[in-house]
Amino acid sequence: MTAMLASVNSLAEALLVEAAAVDIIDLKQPARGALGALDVAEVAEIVRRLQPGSCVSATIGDLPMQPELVLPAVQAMAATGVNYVKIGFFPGGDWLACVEGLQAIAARGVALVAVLFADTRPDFAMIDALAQAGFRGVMLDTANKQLGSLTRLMTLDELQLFVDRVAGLGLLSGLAGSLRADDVAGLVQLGPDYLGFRGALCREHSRTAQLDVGQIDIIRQHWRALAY
Ligand SMILES: O=C[C@H](O)COP(=O)(O)O
Repeated sequence: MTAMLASVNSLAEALLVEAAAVDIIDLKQPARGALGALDVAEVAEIVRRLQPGSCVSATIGDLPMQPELVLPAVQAMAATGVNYVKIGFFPGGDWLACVEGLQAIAARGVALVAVLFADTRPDFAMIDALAQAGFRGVMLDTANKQLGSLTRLMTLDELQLFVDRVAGLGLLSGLAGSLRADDVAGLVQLGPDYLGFRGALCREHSRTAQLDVGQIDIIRQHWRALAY
């Protein structure tokens, strides 16, 4: 069954989504960008305060694809004890050098998730290289939140190709990008490992606003409806 990921920006929000039994607690500061990072010390504190069995991911921020920036950021975030470190593959920079460097980190047991951005029209051939480098997962998100949701930028057929390619390589697949409750049914049918949300869970669907637990329930209801 497809899991639910919720992005949260503080200990208080992390505890809220943990209490709401969200499957993956994703630590991120949306005010700092699409994959804005929380400070490493704050992430470490949140990990300490959550239940040991909680599944936690964290982003390293909207960094340019330069190994001298990306690799230390990944190592620092991994040291906090999160289960997954998410790395945004933004246009430009040196992707190859970053992936080569990240391969060594993955080989040391750090679970890496690559985030590709639908609005930058990523080449899905990249997924093979990520698998070879030892990434644990690949997800699609959107970088420019003004351009609309993932489901407006890509067709369900394109998303199915993505999910199948990632799954075919034995990696976790995730879909996110201004998703709303109405997207759940169509996307769950594609069989991704998880769907990720931030804006839809916030007051007035503003991703930098406060989390609203009632919105989590609304998303969950759409999931539950699929079981009948
Ligand atoms: O990883 C999931 C993202 O935080 C999704 O954020 P969004 O729903 O505001 O695009």
